[in-house]
Amino acid sequence: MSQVIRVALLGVTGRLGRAIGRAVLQAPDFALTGAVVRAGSSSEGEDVGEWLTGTPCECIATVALEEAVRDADIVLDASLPRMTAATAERLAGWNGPPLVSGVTGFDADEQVRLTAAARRLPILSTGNFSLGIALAEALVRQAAGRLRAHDWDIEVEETHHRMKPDAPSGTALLLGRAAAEARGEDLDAVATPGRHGTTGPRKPGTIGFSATRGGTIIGEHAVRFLGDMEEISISHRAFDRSIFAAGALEAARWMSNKGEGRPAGLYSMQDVIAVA
Ligand SMILES: NC(=O)C1=CN([C@@H]2O[C@H](COP(=O)(O)OP(=O)(O)OC[C@H]3O[C@@H](n4cnc5c(N)ncnc54)[C@H](OP(=O)(O)O)[C@@H]3O)[C@@H](O)[C@H]2O)C=CC1
Ligand SMILES: O=C(O)C1=N[C@H](C(=O)O)C[C@H](O)C1
Repeated sequence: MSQVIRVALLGVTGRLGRAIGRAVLQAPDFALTGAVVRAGSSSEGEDVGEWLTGTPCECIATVALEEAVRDADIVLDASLPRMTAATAERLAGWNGPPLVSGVTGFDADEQVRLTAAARRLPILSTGNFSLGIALAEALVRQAAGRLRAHDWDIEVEETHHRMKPDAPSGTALLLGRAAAEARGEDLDAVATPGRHGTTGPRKPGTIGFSATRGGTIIGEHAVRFLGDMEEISISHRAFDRSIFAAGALEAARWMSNKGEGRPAGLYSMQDVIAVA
């Protein structure tokens, strides 16, 4: 790997991809050397710098993954789940560059494929690149581990813009999983995904999720610990997508490990903040 981290970006035309693309172009220790767009995209063949910042960067958008990653040290992924799973498999098959993915909403099959690819490829996958959320996750783990499980009910709430396709958000799931693991539970066994109708009293030990969609809200999360006559809430609000982009670059720096790289495996933002 070179001193400058050379990035191939997937999903560069999307909301997160545009934010990451601009951050890569502005960071002195990064260079954008590849960008993948969907087959038939009107952006194919365009200089990505030109339409992201108004300044050409000689990175031409392509539909060909192999071409986009040819000179890359890291692949940054802001696409959608099917693209992520397929890309991870192809990169693992080529012994290609590590993958840093912020994509959420994987179904069980896509998650299995991503995990299998990580046996051969270093993959950092996170529902949220924000360093603030990484800290919130650690705080949730600590709180859930210390509070007696059946005295404190846990509810995870999230709000996002009207275009978000998946619910609960990837962040809500990672926060819920942190709480469940701290209690020695498997999230799938204790999660209550939503309530409607005559649901009866709350089942002790469950972790509830609720999602609101509307407007242009970038991302709000709260983990509420509801006890008898008291409440603790750990919450986070994203005011701009640039925070995700900044965290994505931090994750890429960690993955690059000063050019040494990391062994194959599945990493998270907890690995990144452990040394930040
Ligand atoms: N980890 C984090 O911090 C964050 C994660 N996210 C997650 O990132 C993902 C993207 O979110 P967002 O940017 O809002 O979504 P968008 O729909 O705005 O962007 C998705 C991007 O993926 C591209 N894409 C989708 N399918 C393919 C394909 N088969 N081949 C090539 N390109 C493809 C789209 O291309 P086209 O424009 O042509 O459709 C677009 O560029 C979501 O999973 C979201 O939850 C979002 C914000 C922060
Ligand atoms: O789709 C989004 O916009 C976001 N998705 C991520 C998630 O699913 O948690 C992160 C962020 O909240 C924005």
